[in-house]
Amino acid sequence: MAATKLLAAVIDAKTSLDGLTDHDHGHPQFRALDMRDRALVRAILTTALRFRGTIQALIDARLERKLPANAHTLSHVLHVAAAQMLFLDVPDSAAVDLAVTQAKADPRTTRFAALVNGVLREIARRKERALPAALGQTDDAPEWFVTRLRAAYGEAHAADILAAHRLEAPVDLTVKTDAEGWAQKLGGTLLPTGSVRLEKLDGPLTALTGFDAGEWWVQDAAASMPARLFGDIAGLAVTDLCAAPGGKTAQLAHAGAKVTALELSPNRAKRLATNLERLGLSAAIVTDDLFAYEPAELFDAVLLDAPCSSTGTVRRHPDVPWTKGPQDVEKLAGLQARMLAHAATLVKPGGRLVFSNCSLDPLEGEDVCRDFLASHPDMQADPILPGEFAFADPFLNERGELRTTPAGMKQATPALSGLDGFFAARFRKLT
Ligand SMILES: C[S@@+](CC[C@H](N)C(=O)[O-])C[C@H]1O[C@@H](n2cnc3c(N)ncnc32)[C@H](O)[C@@H]1O
Repeated sequence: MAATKLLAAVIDAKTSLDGLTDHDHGHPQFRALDMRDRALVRAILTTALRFRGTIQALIDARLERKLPANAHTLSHVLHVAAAQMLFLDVPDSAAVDLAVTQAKADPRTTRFAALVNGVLREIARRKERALPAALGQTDDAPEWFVTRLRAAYGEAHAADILAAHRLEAPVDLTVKTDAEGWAQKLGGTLLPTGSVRLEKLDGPLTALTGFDAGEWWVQDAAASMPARLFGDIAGLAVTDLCAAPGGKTAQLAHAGAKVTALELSPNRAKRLATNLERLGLSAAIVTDDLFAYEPAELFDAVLLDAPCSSTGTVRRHPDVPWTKGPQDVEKLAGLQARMLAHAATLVKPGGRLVFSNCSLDPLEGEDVCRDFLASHPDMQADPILPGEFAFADPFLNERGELRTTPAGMKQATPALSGLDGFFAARFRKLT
């Protein structure tokens, strides 16, 4: 029941899955569940969204006529049941029975109860042959998203990115010291970027060795790169303008900088403070809008890790392509341009500015930087040079910008491979 309601909220109302499944502020039907059922509902939803195209193809194949366009609830009931039968360890009969009961209980779907039963039983009966075929025929992504990926990366790279989106992302940790030792202690893999990668968690993250002692924090390997592009920042005055939850603030503080972390949202600023406290790291936290922020002195280094469409994080957030659209990409690119222009005013002459975000769309990355340079004669590109940082080398474009996609960083197995899509560029203010 809850899974169908939440899927409707994601698909029809474009609400983010993280918000809906927040333990304190999430959807009331989600919060009414016990912890085990919450975990199951989240697993059903991430699966239903990750494989939405495949599931739709299998449903369509069992229907004589397409469902009416307004049959939203019926469609969600079918998707939730099919996700369980096809990808999760739920007995087919249990998933079908529950879907039929649900269809009967809702006046919008009650007359389709027999159809639900028939379609789902057929999907179950044929799944061994039909599932691989359907996986091969669909992209499991909405058309707008596939079109933009192909335009930006070409057919082959876009296909690799879409294939990576079908896998759950591993958990990456940034460790303070002795990455090799921590990889061994936690049964993880040491990545070429220096992060420690755990294929998956068997229990709560907070129960892992080193959590309470603040020895590491969760941060995707790609997300760990932008803050390192300043080089040696020990003793420098650095500001992190969009700071929470604080993965990059923690890196800057750990590197010995005097950090001012700015964050608009008071709740997120609190989370940032809690995270830094656990890690035993310190930064001056300012809760303010960066457009209103007027520091007493300019900074040696400014990091702008701007809000974005988050299309680089689809492996972790499979709702993103279904809740966002091209209009969001455009709107956010405009916001980033304004933020970057403001960030530049906070840099000392001779100081550095790094702009980053986790979008795969060039409109929010490469294009923002091109326009910024064209309209800011006091700022120049400060290309990341090959060999300057070993971790960045495989991901540099011809302008010395960092561009990662989930298709990158191939490791021993697909489950251990990939990284978030990220963009980062470095600038210097002329003296
Ligand atoms: C992509 S997240 C930053 C992630 C963070 N840098 C990290 O590594 O953990 C963007 C953050 O910017 C904050 N933000 C959005 N608009 C802002 C503004 N105008 N001024 C300051 N912070 C803002 C959001 O609340 C959000 O926490």
